[in-house]
Amino acid sequence: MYISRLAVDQYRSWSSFVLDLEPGLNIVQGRNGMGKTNLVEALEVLSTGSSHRVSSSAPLVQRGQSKATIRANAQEGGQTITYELTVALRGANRGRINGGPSLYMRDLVGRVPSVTFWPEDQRLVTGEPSGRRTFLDQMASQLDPSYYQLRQDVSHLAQQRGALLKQLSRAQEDGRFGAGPSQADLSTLEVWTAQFIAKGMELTARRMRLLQELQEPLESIYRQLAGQEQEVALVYQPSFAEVLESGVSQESSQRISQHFQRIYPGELARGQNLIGPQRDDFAFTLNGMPAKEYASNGEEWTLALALRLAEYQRLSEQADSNPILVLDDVFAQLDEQRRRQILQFAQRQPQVIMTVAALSDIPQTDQAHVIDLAQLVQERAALEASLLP
Ligand SMILES: Nc1ncnc2c1ncn2[C@@H]1O[C@H](COP(=O)(O)OP(=O)(O)OP(=O)(O)O)[C@@H](O)[C@H]1O
Repeated sequence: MYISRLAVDQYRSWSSFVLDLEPGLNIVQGRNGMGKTNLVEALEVLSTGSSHRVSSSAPLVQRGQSKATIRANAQEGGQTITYELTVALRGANRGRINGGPSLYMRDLVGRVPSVTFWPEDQRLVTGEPSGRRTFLDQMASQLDPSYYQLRQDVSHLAQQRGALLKQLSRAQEDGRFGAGPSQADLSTLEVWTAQFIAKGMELTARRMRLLQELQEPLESIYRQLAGQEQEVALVYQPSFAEVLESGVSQESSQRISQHFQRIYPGELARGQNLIGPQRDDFAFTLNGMPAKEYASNGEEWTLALALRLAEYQRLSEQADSNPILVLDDVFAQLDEQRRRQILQFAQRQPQVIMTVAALSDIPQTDQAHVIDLAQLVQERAALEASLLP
């Protein structure tokens, strides 16, 4: 599969824009702030249902507008399939395939598989856990859309449970409880806790499995990139640590439930969830040492790049159609040898979209479809002006 056209309306800085693409290597060139990342981020949102840059949909919609639209024409087996996603400022995002009936995001996720290496990916090694959770969630959703729904369910339960804890906490502060919280509130909390444990354990187990599957490709790609024997490992750090020992089982469920009982006074005092998959994390180790604390700047880069390429390899093996590889403005940060290595790799893939501020960052562009964004914007504006009555 390859994307022949990516079109956006009212998406971030773009009122309306159409980008025609070819199989093989596409290079989108434009000055800083032109909107290159916005375009490839639109593809990320269509593929995974989320953006690595923001946790809500609002920033994706152009300022002053109420919705954004992302459309991709995919060429598959001689046919064109149009995937469309409407991102709403408020409310649920909706999709369509070939202009058909309205679909939930879970029905669209993974249909146009893609993997992007972003300039900020170095933070996957050193940054906040939320970035690593987004990485796992986006990849798992593309591999299996039922994961996307599970992730939504867990977040919904965490929100509901958190809101009830906050309410109970406020009531306690105000002295409204008298003899304690009402039986009805406690029963509701119990029901949500039980559901949260069941779905949360499943989510934890699926993330752990995914991380295990990435281990081998990550190690082998890291060795190729670093050019030396190094031991790289990924270590999952679940909040429901019980799943590490007993898997998804009755025993884990009981032990997590007991854990919740122990921390209940703390949850009540703070009015929030203290444990759950929304606090999971994973870490990289390099030769047995935590990379977050010990890796050099270059090693962090290589680890992040190797992780993305491992994700790409894993998706290529399992997805129904080959994923599109996106390299967003990463060349400026790579040394000459790595630029050549990545370019050679990119030239062998079914479809790659690379964004760059300066063409001079790319060692060789003769085999690529080069798109000059500024020129394209100018041509389109001139065409529109000529069509005006
Ligand atoms: N919701 C939004 N509405 C309008 N404009 C937005 C919105 N979100 C982001 N922008 C604008 O998009 C522009 C940045 O676009 P983008 O990050 O795609 O640039 P870029 O070409 O990748 O730049 P660089 O080479 O510097 O990374 C900024 O000018 C920003 O103000």
